[in-house]
Amino acid sequence: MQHLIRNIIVESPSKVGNLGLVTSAIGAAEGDIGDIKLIKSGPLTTVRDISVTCRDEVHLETVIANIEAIGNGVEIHAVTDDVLKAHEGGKIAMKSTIDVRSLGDLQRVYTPGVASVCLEIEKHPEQAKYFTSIGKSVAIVTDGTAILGLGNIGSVAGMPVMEGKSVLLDQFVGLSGVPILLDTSDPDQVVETVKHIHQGFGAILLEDIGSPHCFEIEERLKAELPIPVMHDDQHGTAVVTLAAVLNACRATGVDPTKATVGQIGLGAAGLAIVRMLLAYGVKDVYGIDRQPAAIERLHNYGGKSKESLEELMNDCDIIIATTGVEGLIKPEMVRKGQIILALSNPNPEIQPAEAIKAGAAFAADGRSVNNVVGFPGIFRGALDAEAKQITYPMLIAAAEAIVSHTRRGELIPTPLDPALHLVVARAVEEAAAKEKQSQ
Ligand SMILES: NC(=O)C1=CN([C@@H]2O[C@H](COP(=O)(O)OP(=O)(O)OC[C@H]3O[C@@H](n4cnc5c(N)ncnc54)[C@H](O)[C@@H]3O)[C@@H](O)[C@H]2O)C=CC1
Ligand SMILES: CC(=O)C(=O)O
Ligand SMILES: [Mg+2]
Repeated sequence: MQHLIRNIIVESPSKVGNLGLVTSAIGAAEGDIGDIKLIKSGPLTTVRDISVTCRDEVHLETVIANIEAIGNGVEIHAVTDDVLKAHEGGKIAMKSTIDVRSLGDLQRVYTPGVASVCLEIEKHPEQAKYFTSIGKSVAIVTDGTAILGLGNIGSVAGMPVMEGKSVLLDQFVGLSGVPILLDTSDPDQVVETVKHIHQGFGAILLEDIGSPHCFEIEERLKAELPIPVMHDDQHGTAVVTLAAVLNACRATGVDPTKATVGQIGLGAAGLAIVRMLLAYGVKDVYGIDRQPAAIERLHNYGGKSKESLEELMNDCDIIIATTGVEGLIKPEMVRKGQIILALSNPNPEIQPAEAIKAGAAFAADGRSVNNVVGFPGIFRGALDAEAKQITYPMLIAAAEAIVSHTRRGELIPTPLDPALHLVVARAVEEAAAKEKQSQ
């Protein structure tokens, strides 16, 4: 049964007969050729995208080896799949919102007309929010040190994640997310850089910045900038996790404030989840981490520690894991009736189906309990409220809005429901307005 479809991007000298050599090489290896698309036809070389169906990865390797064996300038540029194909050319672009079709348009949009708008903003800086896109733009800042659970792979390798966040901000709440790829992780340099560029943005979303330096960076930026700053891996994740915990407790008839929660991994996501649960009123929050400094931070925030993973798994009703370590939780560690949220991406600490089979009452992974359920609405609400900061009351309002929008039987709503982000945004805006009034 043939089922692995790949697109092989082949460059060959622009000479009649070369395509025949390539297709013969694929055919000789029993690859099944589908579409052939001409990508570039130059005087020297020609590039084609050839869709080939293979039996499996080993068969694909044979097809590739046969093409490579042709030599004479025939080269494979890339072998892509659906996911890679969706990323060709990137996922975002800066586009204009206004058409330029006449000289009048040109003079309004650009010079000389634009000068009067510049002078208006110079005289009244607050007008920038009406006459520019600044108030709808969010800088998505990463240093590439904790890209998903892939580790320190660098900012450029993390760009597809940042572009992904930008797509979600645009499509879910109409904000423009602009990736900013830093080549430093030094807190002084990160803070300095973000401070120098912040004027062009309404808010700053810190993404996939590893711990512990993420804590200092976020705290300093929050204190020093007049616009909302939020590290999504910390607080976006904590909001959505709190919502999932509240929903699971509601479904199982457990009082969340009386439940015993165990957090595995106390990095950016884990420590923020602990802080959020404590702020909500959960009394017994335990944690473990392989780094003593992370345990110390847990204690400083009022969390308690356990000696081992086994002890934590044995003693807690609700387990949350954000370690980035696939398969860390073994089925034999799962206690009957437990709620298990194994949130690491791209692969969880235990697959939900495996946890349920081992006796868990509820189980989910980072695909469903994901900060995408929260961050678009949180940023939209904060910007709509013209809030200077994203505070705990705003975050808890976001979590409660997610809970209110969850249908019976769901652990967390789907992020594909546009009404969800609207509900979160309104709750955050209202919480921000209440805070302003009480100041
Ligand atoms: N579902 C979601 O929305 C989100 C999921 N995540 C996932 O959580 C994971 C961690 O992300 P961050 O917190 O940003 O990274 P991080 O690097 O800040 O934290 C990871 C923590 O786990 C600890 N750890 C690693 N292996 C461990 C082990 N065997 N036992 C105990 N502790 C261990 C590390 O010492 C570190 O403190 C990633 O896989 C990421 O994809 C992060 C943010 C959002
Ligand atoms: C979802 C996300 O932000 C992460 O896994 O890092
Ligand atoms: Mg992240």
